Amino acid sequence: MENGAARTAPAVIVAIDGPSGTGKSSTSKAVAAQLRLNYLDTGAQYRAITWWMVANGVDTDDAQAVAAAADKPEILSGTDPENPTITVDGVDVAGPIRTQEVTSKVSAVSAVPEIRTRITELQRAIAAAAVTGIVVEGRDIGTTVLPDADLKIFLTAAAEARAARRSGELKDSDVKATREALIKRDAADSTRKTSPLAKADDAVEVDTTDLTLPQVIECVVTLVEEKRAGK
Ligand SMILES: Nc1ncnc2c1ncn2[C@@H]1O[C@H](COP(=O)(O)OP(=O)(O)OP(=O)(O)O)[C@@H](O)[C@H]1O
Ligand SMILES: Nc1ccn([C@@H]2O[C@H](COP(=O)(O)O)[C@@H](O)[C@H]2O)c(=O)n1
Repeated sequence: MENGAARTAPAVIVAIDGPSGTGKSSTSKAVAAQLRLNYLDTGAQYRAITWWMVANGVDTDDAQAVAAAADKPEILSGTDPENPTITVDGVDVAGPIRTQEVTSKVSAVSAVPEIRTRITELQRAIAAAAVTGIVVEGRDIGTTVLPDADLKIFLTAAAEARAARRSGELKDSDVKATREALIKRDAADSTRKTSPLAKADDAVEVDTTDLTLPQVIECVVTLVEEKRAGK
């Protein structure tokens, strides 16, 4: 090595996509923390812009009105996997973006092309600035946002397993209603014209139905390490 310079691992970009409740956030955060990478929750960005639309009286079913407002809010994502943050115009919205109201409206807002253009630009800038690398999770990361990612993972799980996981998180929710809501959101996200939820051709599919979260994390860490080792 010249001039005694320390050898550092090259930045690695990992894209993790999949339907709702497959374990993208839990897995991505843990993998990023373990490998000392940054972490970006792109669903939180779409939720944040949806929250702003609702807070500012924009009809989220009116695509033209949503498009006209797409550039207005300033959305900032903190990418420390131990403490991911999301603010809109300086306001911490980590809690408000998880309400039922935002969850029920986010698919309509995220289907608007002007919204996707805006948020995709933010995502690419964040990934480009990640010196050691980043795990980016969402729906279209491997297909559209970062098509040159070093590793692409597509997580899946049976709807029953996903609903049971989510019902465990939500007070007063029954599994059947949760399952129906998940399926409805996935259908909307998969059938929109612009950048739908889809597995990239070169993504590794991991079915998490019968795996514990630690098993999924271990599987993805191994895939990243193999990729780094050039296997
Ligand atoms: N393999 C697993 N086994 C059991 N529970 C899991 C597993 N993976 C994730 N979970 C749990 O399922 C719930 C949903 O996980 P998570 O939020 O990571 O999914 P997601 O794919 O990011 O969902 P969304 O796209 O809706 O944000 C969480 O409570 C998480 O702890
Ligand atoms: N790359 C992405 C990520 C998310 N979305 C939209 O946001 C919604 C919320 O995502 P969560 O991961 O927080 O559940 C999701 O249902 C999509 O409508 C997206 O379009 N692209």
